Amino acid sequence: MNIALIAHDRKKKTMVNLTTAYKRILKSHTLYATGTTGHRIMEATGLDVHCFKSGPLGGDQQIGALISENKMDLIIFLRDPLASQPHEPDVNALIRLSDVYEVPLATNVGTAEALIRGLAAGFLDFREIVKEELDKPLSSY
Ligand SMILES: O=C(CO)COP(=O)(O)O
Repeated sequence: MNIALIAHDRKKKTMVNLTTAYKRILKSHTLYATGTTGHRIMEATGLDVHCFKSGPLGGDQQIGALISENKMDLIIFLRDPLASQPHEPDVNALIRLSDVYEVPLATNVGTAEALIRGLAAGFLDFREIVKEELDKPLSSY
């Protein structure tokens, strides 16, 4: 599965703790992240992470583009609900696209933990069915 990991600045430590705790599960998946988050995770865990640009410089949009191609299976986006972001429209667009493509999305560590455990238990296998549906040509709807 392809997993996107994103954390705003005040949530980066939480992301590092989460990915450290679940390293054993995460290492058998393909990991993507916005720039700073990805580098922090790699540094702390040794996991292999494909890093896009930093969020404010377009990283959220790069991940959004993969969601729109239905190439993301799980998004962990630890947002900071107490700080406004200069790239708020990009943040909202990414979350909206996750709903368009029915991609499980966690915006806090409680949900993130449940989703990662669910992933390990096979609860995200429905993604394969959704992928087949969405790959159908528009004319078949
Ligand atoms: O701003 C972000 C997501 O909106 C995160 O970007 P960084 O991982 O580059 O800090």
